[in-house]
This record gives sequence, structure tokens and C-alpha cells, in this order.
Amino acid sequence: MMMMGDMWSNVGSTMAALMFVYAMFQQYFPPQLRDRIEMYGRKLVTFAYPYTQITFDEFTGERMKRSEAFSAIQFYLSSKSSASAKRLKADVVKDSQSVVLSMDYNEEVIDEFEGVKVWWAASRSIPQTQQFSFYPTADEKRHYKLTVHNSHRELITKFYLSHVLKEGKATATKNRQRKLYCNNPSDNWYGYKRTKWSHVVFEHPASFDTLAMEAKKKEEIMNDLNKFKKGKDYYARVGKAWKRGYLLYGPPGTGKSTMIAAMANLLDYDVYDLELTAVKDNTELRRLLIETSNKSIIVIEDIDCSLDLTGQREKKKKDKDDEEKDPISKKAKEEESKDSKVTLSGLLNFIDGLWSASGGERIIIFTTNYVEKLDPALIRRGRMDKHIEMSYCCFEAFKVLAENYLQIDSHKLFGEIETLLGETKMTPADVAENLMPKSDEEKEETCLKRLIEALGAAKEEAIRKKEEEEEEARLKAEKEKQQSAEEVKIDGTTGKEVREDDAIH
Ligand SMILES: Nc1ncnc2c1ncn2[C@@H]1O[C@H](COP(=O)(O)OP(=O)(O)OP(=O)(O)O)[C@@H](O)[C@H]1O
Ligand SMILES: [Mg+2]
Repeated sequence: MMMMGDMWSNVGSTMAALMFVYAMFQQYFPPQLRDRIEMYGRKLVTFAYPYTQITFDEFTGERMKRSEAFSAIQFYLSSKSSASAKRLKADVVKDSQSVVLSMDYNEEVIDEFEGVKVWWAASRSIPQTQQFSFYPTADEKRHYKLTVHNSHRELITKFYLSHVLKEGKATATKNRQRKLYCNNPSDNWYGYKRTKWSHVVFEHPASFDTLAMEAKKKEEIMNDLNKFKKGKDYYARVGKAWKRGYLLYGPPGTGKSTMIAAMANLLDYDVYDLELTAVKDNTELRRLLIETSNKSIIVIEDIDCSLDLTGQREKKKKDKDDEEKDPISKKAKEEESKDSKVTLSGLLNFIDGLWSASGGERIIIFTTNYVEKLDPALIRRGRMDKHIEMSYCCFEAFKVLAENYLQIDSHKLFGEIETLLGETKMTPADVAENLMPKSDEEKEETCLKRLIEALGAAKEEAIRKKEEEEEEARLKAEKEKQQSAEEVKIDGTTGKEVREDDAIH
């Protein structure tokens, strides 16, 4: 048996001989003859290997964006490979109910199109690095290679490939799991994981059916969203970036986050939950946003707490004056501001779509508990196109919750609840909490009575608070009156009342 060492020395000497022949060929043959020989050489190779290979890389372009063709091919081949490839990779999708199989590396899948055979292979190239690592390297390059016979090249490139992309995209849509993305702090953007966003599967059950609010308002929002979704041509015609901004405001527990989930479910969009406090500056903000995909909702919750957006512009001048006076405080301020330098104007630019040259279909949502705290520039129409107030529970909203939690649409206690809801403020979150049966045996009447009790208590609490406030205001007024009376003194000689400043002179 030939030893490995012998085999390599044979290969080495063959290579050396070939290189020697090629060098002779370059040096001693006249150029015309060389061209001719090369042409015949190519024909010989084509004759011996009459196939064309087309490669589809996973990442393309300068920005190394994930190629759409690559993912479409991946999905297309997932249906083909289960039948023919022997080694498969499995991926669980859609609520863990179905498994998508794709071909493993160096496996081959044969496909047929209009009687023509083609061969697909998946492979990856790993860069030669000296470093040893347990983890897959981030620079690993994956690609699919399609091999076709030269005689069918036109049919394959013109028709087969578009068929593959169309089918692949359809399968992708069918298997698509929506995702909830959260931004990573930028210190984690580089290194092994190298991602700006982490994601989990988005499986929030909220829908507009279960959302407690007035039917008319709900319908108006749904129509607005559906119009946006179908509005591609409209946005292109009027030259606007295909985006829409919503501002959801209202007290805690009125359903702002629930509404966002319902919107994502209605539109079938991904959700990007952007934590602004983890973003260092406007450049980072831009980088994050460029990485968001189409058909997504970008959410900034509690915008008033995320940044000092309101005072930032006015503060600038004051800070400058202070800094000039005190170099130590200037340094300290610089250190401090390193932490978060996303500015109002950075945010405004992002909303205005300067960054969205890559296309559209994005919804931007801000939520806040205090709408009055926000800078008007941030929420003016055109930026936040629609302002939605999420308010305390009304009777109509209660009926939706009763249907959700108790599966009832009427009850003799409803009248009393309607009156109480008109007299007191309770958030849908609190109403829902009271309606939720605490055990399997608990009857709907018990739940409704619990709600009535809670509403009654809330009403009494509100009356007590109001009385307290009135009492406080009365005491304050009395104190002020007393103070002003003390300031008035009696002039001993004339017996007339004089003001304190008159008495001094
Ligand atoms: N309008 C609503 N319809 C249905 N359920 C609601 C509604 N509002 C609140 N809830 C219930 O109350 C819980 C809290 O609501 P949610 O988190 O949406 O409030 P929020 O307005 O986002 O509050 P915060 O301002 O504190 O973020 C939800 O899990 C949901 O079950
Ligand atoms: Mg919320």
C-alpha cells in the first residue's frame, strides 16, 4: 500500500512538472500560437467538463448584507433536500410544530426543471486562522453552488432561477416566525457573536379582538394600519419614505404595550424594541436602524425616560457657559456624556427617514406616560403621524374584557359596573386583574362582584383624596391670608393701618 508520504511526494513532483511545462509554454511559444493553444485547451476542458457552476454567497455587497437569494434558495432546497440528501440539518419553526430540513454541508441535491437536471451543493469556506476556538468563526462564508449542463444554461438562468426564488420566498413566508429584537450594548457588537440585535420568537397573543377600547377608535386604528400596509404605491407616488409613526400615550396599565403587540400581529411584522439608554451616540443609533429589516415595528418605550430629550437643546447653551468657567466640571461632564449622546436631533433625523434609503415598510412607535413632557418637535404630525390616547377603562372596554376573561356579553351586574366606571378611573389592567377567575370553581358573578367592590373602593379613595386636596388648598389659602395680615401694622400716632415698607421709612 502506498504510504501517505509517497503520495504527497508524487503529487508534488507532478505539480512541479506542470509548472515547468507552463513556464516553457509562456517563454518559447509566439503569442498567436499561444492564444490558439489556449483556445483549444479551453474547448478541451469544456468538452471534458461541459458544466457551468453558479455560486450564491450568503453575504453580499460592501455592507455584507445577507443575500435574499441565499435565504430563498435555502427554503427552496429545504423541501427538495428531505427527499434526496442523506445528511440533513434540522431547524424547528412555527411554535415548535414543524421542522424544516436543509441539506448539510457537502451534500448534493438533484433537482429537475422541465426535464433538465441540475445539481445543488451547500458548502462553507473557513478562513485559515492560527487561533484555536471552540466556537464557529464569524468569518465563515457559506454558499450554495448550482451546477448545470452548458446546453441548458439559458433555460436555467432565465427561468429556473426565478422559479427557485419565487418558491423559496413563498416557503419562507409560510414558515416565517416573527421575531422580537432587542438591541445589544455596543460593547457586545464585536467579537464572537457580533450582532447588534438579539432576538427571540415573538409570540404575544394580543390581538385587536382582545384589546379593550372603544370599538370606533379600534376600527380607526386598524384601518390606518391596513392602509399603510397596502400603501407601497401611494408612498412611492408622493415621494415619502414608506413609514408611519404612532405615539401611544396614557397612564401605566392602559394597554400601550398590548396595543403594540396587537399591531405586530395584525400586520405580521417583526418588532424591534429599541432601548435608547444602551445606545451611545447618534452613529450607533444609525447603525442599529440600518440593520432593521423591512416589515418591522421599531418601538421606543417610555421615550420621556429614555433620554433627556426635552431639555437637551436648551441645556446646551447653559452647559457651554458653565464649561468655560470651570475646566474641572468640563472634564467631568465630558466623561458623563460619553455614556449617552443620542440627541434629539439624531432621533429626529432617524424619524425623518434620512437613514431609510434602503426602502421602507417600517412603523415607528413611541410610548409615554407623560405626553406633555415631550418636545413638540418630536411628536409633531409628519413625524408621529398618529397620536393615540390610551385611557382609563370605559364600559365598552370593560365589555371586551368580560368577553375575554369570563366569556359573557351581558349580566345583571353590568348596569352597576357601567355607573361605577363612569364615576371612577380604573385602568384596563386593574379591571382585567379583578375579572380574572382565581380558581376553576370561581363563578363569573364572584368576579364581577369583586370588580364592583374594587371600583367602589377606588371611588371612595378618589373622594377621600379630593377632600384631602381641598382641605390642603383651604389651609394654604388661610396661611397666606394670615401672613399678609401680619405684614400690615397699625401706626401708633395716627391709628391708621400701614404696610410694613411704609413703616420703615
Ligand atoms: N386596553 C387593554 N386591553 C386588554 N388588556 C389590557 C389593556 N390594557 C391593559 N391590559 C392588560 O394589562 C396588562 C398591562 O398592560 P400594558 O403592559 O399593555 O400597559 P402599558 O400601558 O404598556 O403600561 P406601562 O405604561 O406601565 O408600560 C396587560 O398584560 C394586559 O393584560
Ligand atoms: Mg408598556
